[in-house]
Amino acid sequence: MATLFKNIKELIQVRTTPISFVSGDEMNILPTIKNAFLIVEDGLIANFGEMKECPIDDFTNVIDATGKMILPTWCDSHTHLVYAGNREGEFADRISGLSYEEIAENGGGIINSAKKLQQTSEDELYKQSEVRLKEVIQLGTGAIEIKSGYGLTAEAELKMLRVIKKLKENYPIEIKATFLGAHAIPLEYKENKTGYIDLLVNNIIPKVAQEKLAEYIDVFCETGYFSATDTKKILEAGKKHGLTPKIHVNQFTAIDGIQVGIQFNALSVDHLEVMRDIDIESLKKTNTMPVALPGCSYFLNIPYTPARKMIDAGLPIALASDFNPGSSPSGNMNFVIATACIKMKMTPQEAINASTINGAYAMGLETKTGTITKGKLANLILTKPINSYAFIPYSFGSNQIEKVYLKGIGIDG
Ligand SMILES: N=CN[C@@H](CCC(=O)O)C(=O)O
Ligand SMILES: [Zn+2]
Repeated sequence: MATLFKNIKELIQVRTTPISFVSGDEMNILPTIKNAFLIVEDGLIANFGEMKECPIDDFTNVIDATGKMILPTWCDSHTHLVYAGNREGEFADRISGLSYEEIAENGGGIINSAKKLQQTSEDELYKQSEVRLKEVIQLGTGAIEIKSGYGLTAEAELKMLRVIKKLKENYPIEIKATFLGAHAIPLEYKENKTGYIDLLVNNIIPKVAQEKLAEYIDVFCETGYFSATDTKKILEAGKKHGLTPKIHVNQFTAIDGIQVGIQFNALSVDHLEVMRDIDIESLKKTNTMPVALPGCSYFLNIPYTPARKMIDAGLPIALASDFNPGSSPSGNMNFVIATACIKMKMTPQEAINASTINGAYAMGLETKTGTITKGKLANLILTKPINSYAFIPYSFGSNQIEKVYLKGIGIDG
C-alpha cells in the first residue's frame, strides 16, 4: 500500500536529520525541494527527493501534484476546542465598549462558558466539539492540543477531558490533552481562592492523573486569576502526578509567570503579549517554547507578542490558534500564520517553522510530525496551484489547501 505524490512543485519543510525545534536566525531557514516526489507507506513518510530520482515502482495510488506544493500539516499546540455554546453576546458587548476584563468581572468570560458547559451533556459537548475538530482538520491542522478549563468542578473538568479522549479515539488527528482546572476561580470560591486551589491539588489533579486523562497541566497565571505563587503550588501538584506544565502567562500583565514556568521546566509558556526584557532574557538557553497566539490579539485588540524582538534575541517561537469561545473563536492556522506575518513581522519562513516543527515541540510531538522526514507521520497539506509558499500568508482569508492527508489518507470535508 504505497502512495506516490509526483511532480510536486515544492516540497516544504524537508529535514533529513531530525530536529527538535528552530530558534533565532534558524527560524528564517525553511528547507525545500523543488520538483519533488514523496512516497507514503503504512501512514508514514517512506521516501522523498527530486523528481529525477523518483523510483518507478508499482504504486497503489499516484497523485500528480503538478503546480501544487506539499507541506507538513499545521501543529496547533494551544487550543480550548472543547466548549459548549458560544459567546457572541460578549463580542457585541466589546464592540459597544466593554473590555474583556470588564466582561469577566461582570460574570461573563470563562465563568460564562463554565456555566454553559456544566449544563451540557457529555454527548452534546462531544457533538459540538467534533464539528470544530472536523473544521480545523480541513484547514490543515494535523496535530492539536486541547485543554480542559471550562468545567471548573471535578465532574465538569473530567467530562471535558473524556470528550477530548473520545475525539482522540475517533479521529486520525494527533491530540494531546491538557488539564486547565486553574483557568478561573469559580463563583462559589470567589472569596476563597485557596479553597479552590486545595480542591484542584487534593482532589481534581489526582483524579485526572489516575484516569490518565491528561499529559499536561496548565494555569492561567494572570492578575485577578492565579498568582505566581498559586501557579507554583498547582504545578507542584501536577508534577507529583506526572503532568508537565504548559502555561498561560503574560497575556495582560507580567507577574513572573514565565520564571515559574522555567523553574518547573514547562514545555511551553503561552500568550506573551506583555513581555519585559527580563522575560526574554529568562527564556534564553531553556527548553521552554514561547508560544504566540495572534488570533487572540486580533480578536481582543490587545498587543501582539513581540515575536520580532524575541526571534532577534535568539529565541524560538511557536504559533497556535488559542481556539476558544472568548478570545479567539477561530482555529484557522492559515489565518494565524498570515496574522503573524502581517502584524508581528514574522517572515513566511519563520511563521511556517513556528506552526510546524516548533508547534510540534510545544506538544511533545516533534519526533512524530512537524517536518517532512522519513519515518514521520504522512500528515500532509496539498496546496492548490500556487506560485510560492509565501502566497499562503499573503492571500490571507483565502484557502489555498486542496486536500489534507492524515497518516497518508486523504480527508474528505
Ligand atoms: N486567557 C485565558 N484563556 C483563554 C480565553 C478564555 C476565554 O475567554 O474563554 C485564552 O487563552 O485566551
Ligand atoms: Zn488559551
